[in-house]
Amino acid sequence: MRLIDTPLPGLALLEPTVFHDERGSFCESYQQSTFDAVIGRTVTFVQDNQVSSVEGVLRGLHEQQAPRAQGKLVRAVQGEVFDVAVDLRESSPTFLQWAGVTLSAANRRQLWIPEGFAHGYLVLSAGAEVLYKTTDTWCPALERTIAWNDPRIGIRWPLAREPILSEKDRLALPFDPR
Ligand SMILES: Cc1cn([C@H]2C[C@H](O)[C@@H](COP(=O)(O)OP(=O)(O)O[C@H]3O[C@@H](C)C(=O)[C@@H](O)[C@H]3O)O2)c(=O)[nH]c1=O
Repeated sequence: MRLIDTPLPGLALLEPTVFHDERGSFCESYQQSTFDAVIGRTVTFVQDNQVSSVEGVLRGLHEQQAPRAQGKLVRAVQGEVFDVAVDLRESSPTFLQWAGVTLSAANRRQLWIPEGFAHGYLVLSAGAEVLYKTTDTWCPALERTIAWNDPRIGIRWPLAREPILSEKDRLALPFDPR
């Protein structure tokens, strides 16, 4: 497992070791002690989500707030997505900055998004299957949705056309720190 740093402290891109042979390939997509050692802290995941989307779907930006903040370990097992994390930690030197990475079935990369970040992704391929682990279970009452196109955050989404959004995401307002 290789760690690729990102410009946002705590946000980490991970690349598992893949073994190829005549049958195909094998990798440990998650191994607790390796993961903890690579990111430098102990993390307990309690939920796995599997999400299918068609091309052009944009989900986010979503954050589950304290005291039920969620860390997320995100990967694509089919297709390709542009995955984005936004730093919402008010004391952070990179507060409101964003980072975007390509996660795909082909590159097998995973994005570790710690608690305190908003998350979203855009499907770039004909369809995509995204899996992610979370450190807390879903709590809709603590979910914060931020407009994907908030000008203050300024995410440069690689959009070919208007994205396909849920109603919740279409109605989302820009970030308000209050
Ligand atoms: C997030 C979630 C949703 N649901 C249900 C609620 C709803 O009926 C259906 C779809 O929910 P949503 O529209 O919120 O799904 P989606 O827009 O894909 O929400 C997700 O977006 C990405 C970007 C994240 O980071 C996630 O944390 C999550 O917020 O699934 C669960 O049962 N458990 C969950 O953990």
